Amino acid sequence: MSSPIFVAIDTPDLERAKTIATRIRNHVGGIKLGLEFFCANGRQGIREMADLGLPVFLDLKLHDIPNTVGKAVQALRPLEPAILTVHAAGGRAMLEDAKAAAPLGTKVVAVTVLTSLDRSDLGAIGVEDEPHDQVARLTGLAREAGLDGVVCSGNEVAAARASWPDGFFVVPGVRPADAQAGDQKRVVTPRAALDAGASILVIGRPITQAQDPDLAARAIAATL
Ligand SMILES: O=C(O)c1cc(=O)[nH]c(=O)n1[C@@H]1O[C@H](COP(=O)(O)O)[C@@H](O)[C@H]1O
Repeated sequence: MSSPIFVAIDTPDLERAKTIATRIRNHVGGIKLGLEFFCANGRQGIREMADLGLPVFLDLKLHDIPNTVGKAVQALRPLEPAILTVHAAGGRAMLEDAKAAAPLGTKVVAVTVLTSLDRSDLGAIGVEDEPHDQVARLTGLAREAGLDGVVCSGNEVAAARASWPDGFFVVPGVRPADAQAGDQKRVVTPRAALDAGASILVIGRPITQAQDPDLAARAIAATL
């Protein structure tokens, strides 16, 4: 089985991104390219990264009115990413239009509650629930809208998986026991996330900022 680790290559520098991807390629299941990379390098940059041969998770977290998101996904179609993200908070019609516009082979997954938010952050935007309850609500919405799965933290993935056994669960905010959390607030170890039901783990800085990214990826893979 291929590795569940997708490395978040968050850099605007295409050459650096290629160097990291090339070094880690034998010990990870894929690469995740997000807003930082895409805003700097666009679709051509994604194509060049895809040419390295690893599955590409395109994490643009689209969140707008249904027509705009549907058209944006249509514009991304030629890239045929393995995975594409939208925000569940965009609502059911937006989720449906995103899925309808995506290539058949692309898993469209909805971000529920960002792993950088805790209960007090949710309160500040008018959500009085615990992250756990909000994740459960948005997971149900994503499922009803016909998406392939959701993004949530390792704290919520067991409940989300129990409610949607054949869903696809992406878990970021993953940290080996000795690593810095940084701006992440709902953090678990790679092993715990996988045991709780994650389909894939998104891991960025613990690998990309390591002196030897390949060694860091192998060390994490050894714990799984
Ligand atoms: O959709 C994501 O991938 C995502 C959702 C979320 O709730 N939290 C989150 O951290 N991410 C992404 O996962 C990666 C985490 O990176 P590190 O914190 O460096 O491991 C970043 O690229 C984030 O954009």
